[in-house]
Amino acid sequence: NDGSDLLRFNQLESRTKKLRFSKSAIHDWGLFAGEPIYQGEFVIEYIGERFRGALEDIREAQYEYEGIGSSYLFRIDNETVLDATKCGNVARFINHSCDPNCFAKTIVADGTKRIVIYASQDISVGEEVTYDYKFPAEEVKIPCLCGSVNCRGYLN
Ligand SMILES: Nc1ncnc2c1ncn2[C@@H]1O[C@H](CN(CC[C@H](N)C(=O)O)CC2CN(Cc3cccs3)C2)[C@@H](O)[C@H]1O
Repeated sequence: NDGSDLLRFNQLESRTKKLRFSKSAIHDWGLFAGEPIYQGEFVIEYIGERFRGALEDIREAQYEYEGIGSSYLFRIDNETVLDATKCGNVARFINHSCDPNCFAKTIVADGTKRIVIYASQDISVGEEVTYDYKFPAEEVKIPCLCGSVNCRGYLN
């Protein structure tokens, strides 16, 4: 029931790892481990304002117009998008890698879908936290700078 979900969720919240954001070798700012993180551990929740996916293009265009640059939008599913531009946490600084050390998962906590980031391998202090954005293929390509041996070349 919601009660136990909420309790479990709050425990999740309190278990967010020590993370630092700093300049990244991949792109601009990135998120780095401030303490050892072990495979399977909860790292952080991707916090953002929830809005209907249908409005994503409008919001994206609005941010372009306001010169905010590419967005901190995280699409949960085809009807919900999280927007971390104005209210979010440091999860919005996590960069993409084709050889990531974390993965994003949709969970339901207190009745709402949320995005949580888990470690897919041990991560040492100072290592950049990354996950595969799994962006859908698009016409306009974004070159990937992850530098992994198996880099796919593009984010989308
Ligand atoms: N492996 C990669 N290769 C190339 N580019 C990457 C990679 N992985 C993340 N990217 C870029 O990063 C954005 C995802 N960003 C993650 C954090 C970012 N590093 C930041 O400093 O804010 C959030 C968006 C919000 N935007 C604000 C901007 C800051 C500077 C220019 S635009 C960036 C993505 O949409 C990409 O444009």
